[in-house]
Amino acid sequence: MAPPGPAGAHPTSAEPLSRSIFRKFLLMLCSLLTSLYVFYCLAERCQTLSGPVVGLSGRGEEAGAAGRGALAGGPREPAVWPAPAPRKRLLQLRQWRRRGPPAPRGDGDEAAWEEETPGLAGVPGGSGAGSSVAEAPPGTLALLLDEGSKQLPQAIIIGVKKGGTRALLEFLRVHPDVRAVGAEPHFFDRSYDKGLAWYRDLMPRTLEGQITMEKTPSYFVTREAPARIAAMSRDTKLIVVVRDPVTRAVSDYAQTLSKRPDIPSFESLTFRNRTAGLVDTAWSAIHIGLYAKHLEHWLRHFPLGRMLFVSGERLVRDPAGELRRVQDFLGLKRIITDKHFYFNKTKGFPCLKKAEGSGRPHCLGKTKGRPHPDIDGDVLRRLRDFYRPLNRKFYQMTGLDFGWDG
Ligand SMILES: Nc1ncnc2c1ncn2[C@@H]1O[C@H](COP(=O)(O)OS(=O)(=O)O)[C@@H](OP(=O)(O)O)[C@H]1O
Repeated sequence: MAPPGPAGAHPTSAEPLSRSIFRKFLLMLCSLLTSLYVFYCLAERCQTLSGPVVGLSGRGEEAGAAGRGALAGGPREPAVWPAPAPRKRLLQLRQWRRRGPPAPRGDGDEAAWEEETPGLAGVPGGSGAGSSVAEAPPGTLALLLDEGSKQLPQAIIIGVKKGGTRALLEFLRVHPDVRAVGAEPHFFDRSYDKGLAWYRDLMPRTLEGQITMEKTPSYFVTREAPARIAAMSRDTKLIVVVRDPVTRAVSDYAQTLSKRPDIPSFESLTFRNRTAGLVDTAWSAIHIGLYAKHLEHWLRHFPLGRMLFVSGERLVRDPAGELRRVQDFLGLKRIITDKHFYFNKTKGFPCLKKAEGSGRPHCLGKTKGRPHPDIDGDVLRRLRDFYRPLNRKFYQMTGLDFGWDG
């Protein structure tokens, strides 16, 4: 009898049987691989294959995309961007799906900020980072999981108004271990009577190791805020973005002017008596800049080590440098570096090469970095003279020279 040849070369009667076994084997192998893939997705590790997205409204997609694209005009070839950590993506998905309790509206500018980033409107938890459904990661089964929990913030950006607080929060959100509520909660100044459970409910869900944050710049000048935050936790980390109080006052005035063009001139609001050179410290635009005075209240409830002072000027000049300090203060790995920023000439400010959750270049909206009105040079000089001793005191208290007085 001739020896059997190589498979296929000499067909035998047993061949149909082995073919069917082979087919069954292939089928089993496919099922096994599919099951493995499903488990892999459940573990939130599948990032590369696309899958259907269930229960997500198309609104967020378009709005988020539009909101992010508006002022961007980013670099042609943004540098490689690290993908958000899988667990963070899971939280994002969950946020897209679920409507949390509506966060109170912020002050005028922040409300406008929400309008400029319409993604926020449909984003529960106020993420508002322009997250797009089209970019939602796959692993749909993960949507069914219900992980993470809402925590009271461990760190709060407490001020100052017009200091650059939005820029700092938006930059920080790029960090996979930072979860922040997008809108300003105004809990410790306006809604304290609603209770801590209400406040916690505004927060996004976090997993272990992630920091919950919020920003409400008016806290810094709210007399009750230090005691209230200390009552929540004396371990709360407090971040204050400060800016030259004169420029800050003009910025504050520019914001009001943009909403009420009929307000009196900056010059007339600045002085109680211009001839006598009496500055009106009751005018909020001036009052907020009395940093040393406000800081005294905070130091009655928190040690200086619990506070970090960020230079609003350096945040524009060297965002990565300031973000390094902030990440260190928060005990975070230094993930946000200069690779994350580019300078947008049209905007005149640093912008993100890829915003959190969207993957697109992102500049802040038009209410951030708006043109300032021309102010009489003499008034500005007198205001500088007024603030100089207070600034010096602030430098002494913080041990930092912000260089506002030349
Ligand atoms: N990257 C980037 N892009 C745009 N704007 C930036 C940025 N970094 C800091 N700033 C400055 O932020 C100022 C607004 O500060 P806030 O976000 O704290 O304002 S608010 O209190 O929340 O209304 C805003 O003030 P104005 O320039 O006076 O509009 C900016 O100067």
